[in-house]
Amino acid sequence: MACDISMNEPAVVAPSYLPRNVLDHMNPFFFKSHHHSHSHSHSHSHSHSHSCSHASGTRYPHSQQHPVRQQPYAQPHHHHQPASETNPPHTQSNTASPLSPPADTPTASVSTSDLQTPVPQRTAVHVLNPLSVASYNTPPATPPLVSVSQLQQQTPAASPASHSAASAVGAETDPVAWCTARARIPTPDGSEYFLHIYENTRDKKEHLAFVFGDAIRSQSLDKVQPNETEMDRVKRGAYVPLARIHSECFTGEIGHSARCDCGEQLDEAIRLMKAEGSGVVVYLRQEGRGIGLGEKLKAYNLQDLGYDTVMANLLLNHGADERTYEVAQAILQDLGLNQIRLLTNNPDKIEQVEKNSQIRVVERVAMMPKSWEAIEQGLDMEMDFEVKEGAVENKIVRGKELDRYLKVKVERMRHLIPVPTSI
Ligand SMILES: Nc1nc2c(ncn2[C@@H]2O[C@H](COP(=O)(O)OP(=O)(O)OP(=O)(O)O)[C@@H](O)[C@H]2O)c(=O)[nH]1
Repeated sequence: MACDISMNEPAVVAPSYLPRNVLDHMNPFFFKSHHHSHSHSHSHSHSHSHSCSHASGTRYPHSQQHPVRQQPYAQPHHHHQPASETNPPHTQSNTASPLSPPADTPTASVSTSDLQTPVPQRTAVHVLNPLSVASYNTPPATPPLVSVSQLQQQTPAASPASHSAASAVGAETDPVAWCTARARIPTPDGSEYFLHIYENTRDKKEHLAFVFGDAIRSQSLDKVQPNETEMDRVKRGAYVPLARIHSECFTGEIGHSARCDCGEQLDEAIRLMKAEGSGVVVYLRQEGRGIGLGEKLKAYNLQDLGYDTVMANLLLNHGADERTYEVAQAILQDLGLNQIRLLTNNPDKIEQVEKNSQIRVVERVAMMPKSWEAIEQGLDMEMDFEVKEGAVENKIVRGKELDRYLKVKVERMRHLIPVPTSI
């Protein structure tokens, strides 16, 4: 991927009718493979007002299309296995065929009891215009399902992929279905729905689902496939939501403290999710990295004596970081989010969120401190630094105390923030 710095480049503004998942993917790392993203380091850095050109030649200014630099999840510890290693489909070569089920589905992860849950024969479909009800309630006619053995007899030349997919599950077992593409269908009354194409292990028909609204998502469609690129995902309409797991910081968020960038981070996460039109901030009441506000104030006093944030906690007989992430896992799972793009610089947070759960951090989205971003870009914070549209309170923190706090995070807590050489 080649990037150039052309400040006067005319902005490519995404048409407003594009669904969110497409807007999401119109970012500078458009063609990045998800598999690849797990093995990169985090050194990539651009100005938010630059534009990048990609393999397609299409240019997407960062500030217009995706207001955050996205950095691959750098693997800090050789003993830790990222999602790509613990989850075999990430590491396998891409053998998926359009006719075969997703690599890790369906038999292993879908319980037969789930599939046996009775489903109403016909669900009422709510649409605003009664004229269109008829067509929505009358899906394309499909012949009765045939058994796999019948199917194989009828189609001896069926592809090996479909044959093995069918025989792997077998005619007698419950069928499993997976979505291969989702697309927005506008209708004459101005409403729209999302048409989903399904393949399955029982027959070779392309069955359909008419899905109304954004709330219902296909798990198989959104699941990251081995070696796929962002473009592959755009084409089939897949999406991975942006998430931030934020720890409470009264001083930084309410108290205007310049000791940390917690308030700035919360505002930036909210801004990005507003810009993207989707996302979730899980706000954990783990003040002071879990030690509480009172103890954090004592830690501040020790920091004023010269101890860093880690040492100050230890001197107070606390752990350097006492936070846990099981509740965040439970909240994410309640929200139906098993795959997320996590806004964080903290590799420990990624490990904790994935630990003993189905949640996978598909991508780490970096949070660059604004003051360091300005330094890296050679900008004067007062004069040149652009406060991005949609910022909650324009909170930008800077100063020597913040620099020291951030450096300790990098040097002692493995945070993945590029430190400007001048700091
Ligand atoms: N004990 C202690 N906690 C602090 C201090 N400054 C901020 N915090 C707390 O640190 C927590 C935020 O953690 P950070 O290390 O800044 O960031 P992180 O959440 O680990 O990582 P990111 O996802 O990259 O933001 C909040 O709970 C703050 O209240 C401090 O000086 N001492």
